[in-house]
Amino acid sequence: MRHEINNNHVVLAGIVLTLAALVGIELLPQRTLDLIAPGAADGPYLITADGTQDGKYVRWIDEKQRRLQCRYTGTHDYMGCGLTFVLTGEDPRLGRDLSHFDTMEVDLAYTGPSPFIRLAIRDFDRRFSKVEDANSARFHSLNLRPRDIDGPLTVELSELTVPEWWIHHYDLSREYNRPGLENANAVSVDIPFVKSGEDHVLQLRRLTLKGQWVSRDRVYLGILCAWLLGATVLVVRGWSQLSRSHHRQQREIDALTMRTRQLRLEQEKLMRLATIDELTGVLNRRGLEQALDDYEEAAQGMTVVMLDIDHFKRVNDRLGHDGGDEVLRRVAAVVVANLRSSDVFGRWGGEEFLIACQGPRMRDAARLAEKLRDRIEHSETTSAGVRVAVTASFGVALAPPGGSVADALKRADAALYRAKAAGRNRVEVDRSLPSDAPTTV
Ligand SMILES: Nc1nc2c(ncn2[C@@H]2O[C@H](COP(=O)(O)OP(=O)(O)OP(=O)(O)O)[C@@H](O)[C@H]2O)c(=O)[nH]1
Repeated sequence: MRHEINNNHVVLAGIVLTLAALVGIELLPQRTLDLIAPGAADGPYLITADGTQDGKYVRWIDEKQRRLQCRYTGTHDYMGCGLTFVLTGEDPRLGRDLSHFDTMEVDLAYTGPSPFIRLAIRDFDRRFSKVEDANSARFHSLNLRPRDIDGPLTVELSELTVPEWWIHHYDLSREYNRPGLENANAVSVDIPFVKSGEDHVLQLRRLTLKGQWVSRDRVYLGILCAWLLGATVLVVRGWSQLSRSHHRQQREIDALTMRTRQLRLEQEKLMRLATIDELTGVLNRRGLEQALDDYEEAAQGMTVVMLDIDHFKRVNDRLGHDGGDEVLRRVAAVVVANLRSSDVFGRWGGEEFLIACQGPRMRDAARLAEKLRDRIEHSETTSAGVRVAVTASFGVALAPPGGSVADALKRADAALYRAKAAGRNRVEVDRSLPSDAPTTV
């Protein structure tokens, strides 16, 4: 069984995948970088101020617990003291990309007179940082007050800013002063100002960076792109299906149109055949009757001329049936050649023909009959090389406007009978109705 993939399936699959992606980014474990796991000294790290020279006194109270004591008895105003986690190996230029991290979890303990503890990240920027000057790596810092750190806290990395003193000190162009953690080489926690005679104790319990493996923005952008792509595919697919079905329908319509045309032609041919006399090619009796009906309906009046070949039996006897047929064709051709286009002409039956002329003009009809009689008599009719003398008799009658055609035919037939009786090869006109012309020719 063949399964069609329709648009509903695609949309449903898209919704399921979107939900899976949205749930997935929530369930995906976070990317973490533990600078020190609790209870472990995972360094490398260094104590910012070292030794006891010049009145500086910095020592581990408990190195394993990263508990540090700072005291200053020197002659300067102050000293800095703290812990720096080095993120590079030997080469300070090769830092670590922290731009994928969003937050830093910090767990600190501090006792002493400092109003704040400083959290900082240095980023080695090859455009201006120098190996010989550790401070030239871009400095980002955040000051935490002692009351902020009385428990574990989470710091957004975006809270760390490039301080004014660093910007002034290096006096770089503006774009270099923007925060950037693509190549961080050190993270530090320190007390920047340890004044003479003061005693500070700092313990760092936890320092962990956290971030998403894939940022939410990227996932949303990916989902949006996937939907746009899917929508484009569906539109293109729909368009091509529509176009295919349009072409198929067009072909079917063309085929139907062609078939209809053929059928119409065949129908016309059949209609023609049904009303045409096969032998002579003129209307047959059925065709004549239809034409007479039309004339009668128009109610404009008409004249009918009955034509019968004289002694046709003898023609048949002399020339044979085929010869007789030839004579019938010849007589029909002579009549056709002498009619107007508005006249109706056909074979009424056997050797008898009928002409119907529009309008109630008996004189014209009688003249026409006379002309035809003359033409038939003088026509060159040959059959198998033998010249045949052919004549015909005519009966003419009027069907007045609104009058009965059947009645006119009867009267024309009677006139024809009279023409036969009077010796044939002549025209007889029906005189029973008043007419516009003399009733004899
Ligand atoms: N060859 C041929 N003969 C036909 C056809 N239809 C009728 N006929 C013949 O036409 C002849 C008509 O003969 P009749 O009705 O006696 O009339 P006629 O011999 O023409 O004599 P009149 O009409 O009185 O002048 C018959 O012999 C029919 O067989 C046809 O289609 N072809």
